[in-house]
Amino acid sequence: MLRHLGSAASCTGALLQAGLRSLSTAAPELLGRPLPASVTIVEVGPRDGLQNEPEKVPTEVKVELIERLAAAGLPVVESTSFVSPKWVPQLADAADVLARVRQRPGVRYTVLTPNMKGFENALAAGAREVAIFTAASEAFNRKNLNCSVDESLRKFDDVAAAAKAEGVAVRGYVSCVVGCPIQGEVTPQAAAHVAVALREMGCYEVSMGDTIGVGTPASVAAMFQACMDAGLPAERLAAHMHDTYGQALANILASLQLGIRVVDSSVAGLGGCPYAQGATGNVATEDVVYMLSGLGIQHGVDMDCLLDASDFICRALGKRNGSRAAEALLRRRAAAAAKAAKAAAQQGRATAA
Ligand SMILES: CC(C)(COP(=O)([O-])OP(=O)([O-])OC[C@H]1O[C@@H](n2cnc3c(N)ncnc32)[C@H](O)[C@@H]1OP(=O)([O-])[O-])[C@@H](O)C(=O)NCCC(=O)NCCSC(=O)C[C@@](C)(O)CC(=O)[O-]
Repeated sequence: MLRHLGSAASCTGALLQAGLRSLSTAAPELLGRPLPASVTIVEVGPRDGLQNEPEKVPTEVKVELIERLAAAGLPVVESTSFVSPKWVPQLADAADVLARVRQRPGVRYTVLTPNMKGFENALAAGAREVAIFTAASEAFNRKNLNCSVDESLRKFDDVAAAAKAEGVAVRGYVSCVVGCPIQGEVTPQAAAHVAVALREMGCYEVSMGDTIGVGTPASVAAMFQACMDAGLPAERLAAHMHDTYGQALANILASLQLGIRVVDSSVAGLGGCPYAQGATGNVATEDVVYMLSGLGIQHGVDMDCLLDASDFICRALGKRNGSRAAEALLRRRAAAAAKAAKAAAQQGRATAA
């Protein structure tokens, strides 16, 4: 049962940085190996997360979630998809969502567009950045986009050209970069081939998706290495890891060690893929923020505000938080609040006596 919590986005104050090392000014490294000084987190929860919810989430909940995530300092919030409502009914309110979000300066509100119809609808709704998506697996692409990988690339060529003419930025996604729910293993070269095609058609960045979360640091590193060997520099790549087998943070760490500086994640670990049965959500944004902070990598996200957003959406959906870091920090927050309330009550009694 969905419950809409109508309160306005607000952050509760002091950062809950328990257990976190403060960000140092020294260049981040791990055991002598350099890590990026800063990482951009692309928040995909409102799209990748909510597209997979069994119940339709009210538009006002989506809008509030997006606003809370932007308020937490996330620089990119993938907000919705202009896909066919027959295929993904959960995001049929895409235009409404985009129209109602109060956009913050400096935040990019991206949307998915599967074809020209989606692009035109997104443009009419005011989108300034779109994402196109295909796969390293033929079988998956047919399920997801109802066409072959080559056909999808041809369709996206038109979208990329139209976006360029309109001055709209285009991000690319490759799904199933290390494994496919239908055809099994995917070679690093197959993933790299599609990534290069997306880059060549004008995507400023290509996000490599382990859609079903089967990757390990070894297979994910091999896949990114193949992309770089094929001529795609680390600055043009992003890691999009699902956590089905609990490998997502390890896979992200391996990606960072290869120089990847953009990480996709989903608040509270929401999500999955409607065309990949059994796949769990993306790595949780809170878990990524916790890890980056501990590594001394700048990310610009206020954990306390992020926890507010995380708690908000879990309560609204009536579901358990999928982030281990959020669960731990929210427990600490509740314990601190209870302690403060007890102390205030004791003081009140002492004053009255
Ligand atoms: C691409 C299609 C449309 C082909 O689907 P199709 O059935 O082949 O399309 P069609 O062109 O034959 O059109 C069928 C109907 O849909 C309409 N239609 C057609 N396009 C649109 C549109 N853009 N917006 C609104 N309506 C649209 C079209 O007008 C028509 O309506 P009708 O005449 O029957 O009334 C369909 O397969 C589709 O929408 N797929 C989207 C699937 C999807 O969203 N998957 C999840 C996102 S990908 C993902 O999650 C992975 C990622 C990115 O996160 C990375 C990772 O983890 O791997």
